Amino acid sequence: MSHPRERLPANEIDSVRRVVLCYPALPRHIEQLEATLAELKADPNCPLNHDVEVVDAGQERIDELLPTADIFIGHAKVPVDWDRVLAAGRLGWIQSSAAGLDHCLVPGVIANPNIMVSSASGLFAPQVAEQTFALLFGVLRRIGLFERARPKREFIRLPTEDLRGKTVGIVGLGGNGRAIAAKLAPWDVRLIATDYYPEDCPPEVETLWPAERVNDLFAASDIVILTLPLNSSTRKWIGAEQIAAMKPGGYLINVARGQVLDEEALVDALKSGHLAGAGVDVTYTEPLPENSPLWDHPNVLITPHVGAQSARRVDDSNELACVNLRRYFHGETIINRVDKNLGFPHPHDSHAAWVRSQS
Ligand SMILES: NC(=O)C1=CN([C@@H]2O[C@H](COP(=O)(O)OP(=O)(O)OC[C@H]3O[C@@H](n4cnc5c(N)ncnc54)[C@H](O)[C@@H]3O)[C@@H](O)[C@H]2O)C=CC1
Ligand SMILES: O=C(O)C(=O)COP(=O)(O)O
Repeated sequence: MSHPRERLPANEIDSVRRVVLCYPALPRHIEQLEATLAELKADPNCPLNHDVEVVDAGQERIDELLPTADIFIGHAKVPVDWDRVLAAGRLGWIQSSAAGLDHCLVPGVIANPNIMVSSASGLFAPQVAEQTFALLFGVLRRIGLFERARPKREFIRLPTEDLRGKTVGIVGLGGNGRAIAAKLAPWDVRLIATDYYPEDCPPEVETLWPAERVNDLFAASDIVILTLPLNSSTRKWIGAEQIAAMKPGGYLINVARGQVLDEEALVDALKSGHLAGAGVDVTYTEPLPENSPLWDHPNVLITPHVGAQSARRVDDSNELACVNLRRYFHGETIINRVDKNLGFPHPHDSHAAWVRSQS
């Protein structure tokens, strides 16, 4: 895929003085970033020949430090005054430590041709796949119901659902969707999927449709797993129409973003019994409000947006940042560079494609 700025102009390199990061970095992560920048400065083949400082803002100092950043690495979980950041005129690159870019792809960032954005797409696919399995098996085998009976010491026996033989539809066959499909395949399921780029169908997936065939996917699926990005076209994109198209007794798992789903439609379908259960790692509002009916449904499992969490999370994010810093200063295409209007990378630029190219 061609990008408007494949090579970084020399004057732009001259102006890069400060990297600001905001994930829970340990001293060794800062040292790794500093060592990468020092190595680039010492490399005669790299046009960087001055010091670049690394400043850890945590979440607490984002507001103060982001306007001073030339490069921002992280996932801002506090509201950012983007007008102030843009007015400062320094920021040239956001390396998100999240796959989802809803935290930074505000209209001003999208419209600004001087700001490049790259994501952590696919970087957390192994753990997101495991989280999906936890939710999926949890709702099929009624773990929530049995857990609710525990305080009363109740011994409930009832038939639970099998995964085998089911048709599983995956909405969004990117890094996470593909990892989930690969791990689901041996469980004797039929896999179908939709994607914005439906060209490259992996062998374990029977059919990969373009994104607009989402209703066909719901109609053909016993279980639907949401792994698509949140952007202006996908906000509340999945709702009553799609859920109604499912066979009665279906299941929905959301490990993407709560706001891709019309949560009221989900609640209605659970209340009416049209859906037999749901597993959500993400909700429309986070934390999920105390009065949400989702809390009380006997076959809804809720986890608090922990899909990406794993012991390796920060190491992996930092490693990607270092690889991309090398590519940035050498003028090479950045891994997971996104089309800002879409909010996700082209498959050719994806982390998964880079991993494949390394093996
Ligand atoms: N629960 C959690 O903790 C996590 C949630 N996420 C969410 O999951 C999303 C996907 O993550 P990755 O797979 O790593 O990103 P990715 O960028 O590798 O994959 C997204 C895929 O969705 C496709 N897509 C875009 N619009 C679509 C549409 N309307 N219908 C169907 N497919 C569409 C894209 O072509 C791409 O293949 C992220 O955007 C993020 O919001 C990601 C990581 C952790
Ligand atoms: O990578 C993503 O999109 C995630 O949702 C991960 O979120 P987190 O940075 O763990 O809050």
